[in-house]
Amino acid sequence: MAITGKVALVTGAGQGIGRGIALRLAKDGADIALVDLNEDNLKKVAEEVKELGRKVTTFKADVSDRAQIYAAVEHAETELGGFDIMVNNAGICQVNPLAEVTPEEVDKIFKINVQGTLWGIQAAAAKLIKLGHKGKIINASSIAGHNGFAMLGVYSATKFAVRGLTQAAAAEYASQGITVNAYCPGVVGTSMWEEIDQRFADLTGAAKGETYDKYVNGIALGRAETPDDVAAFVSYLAGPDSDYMTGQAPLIDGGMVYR
Ligand SMILES: NC(=O)C1=CN([C@@H]2O[C@H](COP(=O)(O)OP(=O)(O)OC[C@H]3O[C@@H](n4cnc5c(N)ncnc54)[C@H](O)[C@@H]3O)[C@@H](O)[C@H]2O)C=CC1
Ligand SMILES: CC(=O)C(C)=O
Repeated sequence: MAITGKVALVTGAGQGIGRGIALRLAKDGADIALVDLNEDNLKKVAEEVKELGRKVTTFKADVSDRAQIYAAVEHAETELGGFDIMVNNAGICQVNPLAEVTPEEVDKIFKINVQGTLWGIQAAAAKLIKLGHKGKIINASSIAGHNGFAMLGVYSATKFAVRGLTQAAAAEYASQGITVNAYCPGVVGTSMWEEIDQRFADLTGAAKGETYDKYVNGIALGRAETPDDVAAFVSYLAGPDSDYMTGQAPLIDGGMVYR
């Protein structure tokens, strides 16, 4: 119960990795603010957090809208009585060869994955500085933030950008006792990968499941990653054991990309 009594906000918490992180941080003792676009999913995850005996609140917000993220942080503090940990997890993926990418697609994914992370960093840091105590900001990057992957080029660019923001924010906020780190998962079996696999099938004629299996077969530890695998590392980043770490974006991918 390393973070008992702390308040953690998780974006993209309605499903997948965000849900896994929210439940893990609740098990670690934190009260949780769940943020997502999908209100039905937020309600379901809120029930799961309650069953773990923690306080929980939900807030529907689009992370690409700066005002909505500031409002989400305000809501978390008002409803849960504090604010300590921000997990900027929400993100989308796109699969397209670079030659086919449109300006509209680039605008959309950069608004969510990059601006969404930036607004989350800003809103969390402003709140922590106002409250006058230290805190943790944790961002979702990816193996695609360390390597550019074919057909995932623009997505990769957004996840490289998240690492850049993480490093700059770590340097800017260290003197205020705020650490900023990122997590870089590999192939996690969530809806996002179902969509990636389907899109590869549509574009290349690969059979359904073939692309996912190909990626999973390349994992040294021999299995796909689960949201719990990612959440275990985020638990470390959210807790006191990582107090001397900032500006980092470690890979937690079962052995895919080595740095
Ligand atoms: N699934 C994977 O293999 C990997 C995922 N990641 C990253 O982890 C994060 C979570 O991914 P998954 O759980 O797999 O995705 P997912 O697609 O299963 O879930 C994403 C959640 O974010 C929410 N969301 C999407 N856009 C939003 C917005 N504009 N505002 C608020 N909420 C929004 C969705 O409603 C959904 O609940 C993403 O940033 C993703 O890029 C990184 C590496 C690997
Ligand atoms: C979705 C994602 O980040 C990859 C490359 O698996």
